[in-house]
Amino acid sequence: MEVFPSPLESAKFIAEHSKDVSVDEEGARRVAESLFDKVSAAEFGLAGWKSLHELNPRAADKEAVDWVFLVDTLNFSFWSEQEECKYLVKYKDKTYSGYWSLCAAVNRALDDGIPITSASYFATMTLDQVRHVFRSDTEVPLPLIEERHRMLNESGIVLLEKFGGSFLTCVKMSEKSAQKLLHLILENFPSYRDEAVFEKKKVSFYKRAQILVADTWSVLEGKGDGSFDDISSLTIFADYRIPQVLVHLKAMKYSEKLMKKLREGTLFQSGDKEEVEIRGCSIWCCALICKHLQEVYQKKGRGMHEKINAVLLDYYLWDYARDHRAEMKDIPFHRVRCIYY
Ligand SMILES: Nc1nc2c(c(CN[C@H]3C=C[C@H](O)[C@@H]3O)cn2[C@@H]2O[C@H](COP(=O)(O)O)[C@@H](O)[C@H]2O)c(=O)[nH]1
Repeated sequence: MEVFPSPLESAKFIAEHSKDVSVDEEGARRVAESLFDKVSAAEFGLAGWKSLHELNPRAADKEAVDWVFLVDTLNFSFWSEQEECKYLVKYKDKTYSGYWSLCAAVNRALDDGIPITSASYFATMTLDQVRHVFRSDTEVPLPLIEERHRMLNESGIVLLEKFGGSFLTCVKMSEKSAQKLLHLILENFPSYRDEAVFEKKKVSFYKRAQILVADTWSVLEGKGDGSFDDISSLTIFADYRIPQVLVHLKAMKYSEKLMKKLREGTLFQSGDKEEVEIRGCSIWCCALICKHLQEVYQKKGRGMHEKINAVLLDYYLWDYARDHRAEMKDIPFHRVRCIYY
């Protein structure tokens, strides 16, 4: 059986050896204290996944779980070289960018009668069909469309051969354990193995695998097959937005050398030392914010264990980054063109 390193242990190791990225413990504590009043609000809770986001499924059934699987299989690399010309999708009179443009294209296909979330369909999709489903409403196409085609065919075949054609079968096999589901995903779907080597040690982030578990928990509303009792064991999802917001909130810092490279729009490769430090320190920084939040609630005598975990913190910070684009414009995000985030 293959050994999958723990993203949290990887993050601790990376943060301890990082040269160009540092976690500011005091800054993390300040962020936790600033979130204290928000934790009990709707946008911090599990219900926010549906109530705040009109493109997410309303249902909690097999089709909704298969929607999550398809979207998270393609949930990567939406950034464009020039901010002003990027992939956009118009859906129901609204124009969506970034991650939401992917969701809009999926919902547009479903409305057009294309069974895009069915494994029997995407297992044998042609490249032209993928290009059609994910067509852009600008001149800029969805990045990495060939990789997306390959991954759709590959994961569709696995779902058909091993899980009766639905990711819900995989969820049921996890017996309400987030960690078991995470490992089933890593064992069966190679494109989710988001790993690197850092200081000669194999480290992991598993961004899409962990967000797939989290979004499954969310779409099933934490009930039934989705009532994972160990959901708090997940880390945040190391994408290219969370680091940006952590630096903006002064919980994490970049060296002058790295900041200069980021400002110049340097294209990093997946696994580069700076990229691994940015992602690992982001995970470790959020683990500290979670810890501090728990402590603040303990002190106030209010047990909020079920309300505070890395998943809900991540969703909140990611939505915050989306809603505060203007204030964050001076903090560059790191550019990597890859299938992992
Ligand atoms: N850490 C983290 N990364 C996330 C998400 C999501 C979508 N989840 C939402 C859906 C329902 C929930 O309520 C969440 O709000 C996408 N991404 C990543 O962001 C990047 C795209 O950014 P932009 O170009 O600005 O759209 C890209 O790497 C993508 O993989 C998240 O939640 N956490």
